[in-house]
Amino acid sequence: MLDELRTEIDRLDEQLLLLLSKRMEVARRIGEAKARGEAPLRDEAREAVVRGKWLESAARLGVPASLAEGLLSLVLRESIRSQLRPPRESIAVVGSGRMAAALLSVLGSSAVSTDFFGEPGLKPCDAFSSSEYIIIATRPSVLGSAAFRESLRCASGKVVSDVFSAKGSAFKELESLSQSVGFNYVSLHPLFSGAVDPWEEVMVVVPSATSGDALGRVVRLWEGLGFRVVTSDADYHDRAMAVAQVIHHLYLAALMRALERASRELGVDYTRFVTHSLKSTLAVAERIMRQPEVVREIQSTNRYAAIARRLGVEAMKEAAEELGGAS
Ligand SMILES: O=C(O)C(=O)C[C@]1(C(=O)O)C=C[C@@H](O)C=C1
Repeated sequence: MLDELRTEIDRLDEQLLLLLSKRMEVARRIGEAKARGEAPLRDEAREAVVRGKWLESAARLGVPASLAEGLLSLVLRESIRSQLRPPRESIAVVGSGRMAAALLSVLGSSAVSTDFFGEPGLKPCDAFSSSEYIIIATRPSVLGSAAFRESLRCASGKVVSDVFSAKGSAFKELESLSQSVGFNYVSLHPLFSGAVDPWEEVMVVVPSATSGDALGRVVRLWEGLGFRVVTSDADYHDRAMAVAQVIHHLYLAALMRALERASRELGVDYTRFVTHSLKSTLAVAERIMRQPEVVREIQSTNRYAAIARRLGVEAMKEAAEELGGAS
């Protein structure tokens, strides 16, 4: 009896895998058609339709929704992976921090690395001259460096992006440099750092007065690598990041302090009592607070940061009142 049932399972698994391989082949062909028509790789409206159909059929067939959701997410991720388009452009990534490393890893062999600090294997001007697309993945303070401005001359006629987390004055400065030097400037803000799986990540693309045709090329490049691309003007980006980044970091910084102080005042070692949910919050907080200079830079360069902090503090006070007051 058991043997028969297991034989039946083996037969069904084979059918499942056969159907999966057929589906993957169709996804690959869709990928080729999209590449010919330069259509975006990811189609979230279509994904929503597919998800709806899966959940409907799953409910009808008695398959748990969580299993269907989990399986579909793996299947879609594999579809996207099979449709990826490595960049055709030659790219220079400037910088040696976490962001530069993350970009170099997703760009693979299309990109070379250079920097203004230490002893770069490849000098910035040489890297710029031999590349079509230059991505400045350093801190914004690089704009104050005479060597940086000098080497930007070698970027004339190229496409240049930065990845600064606030656009404000750095964006204006690069926009005006793009006009004087003669390059196409398209700003970026990757909403990630460290190891990335593009499937999960968003690349914000911010056009400038000199973007021209380069805007479409830059959008296609990041879409082709599997990122979700969000296009925004510089000011809207900064207001949105004041909400999404400034308040988030403020609360995490405050949380770390509050835990310290409260455990001192109440005379406990809370670290032995960390709940499952606090554990995941602390993992995020510690990761972010390990880069205090990045946190400070985001708070000081976003011109909407003070408004966001004021609203953040007000909300904290109100929430404390609602929960019974603070004494
Ligand atoms: O329909 C498409 O455009 C596909 O590429 C196929 C598919 C899928 O696997 O169902 C994969 C990726 C898209 O984001 C949407 C759907």
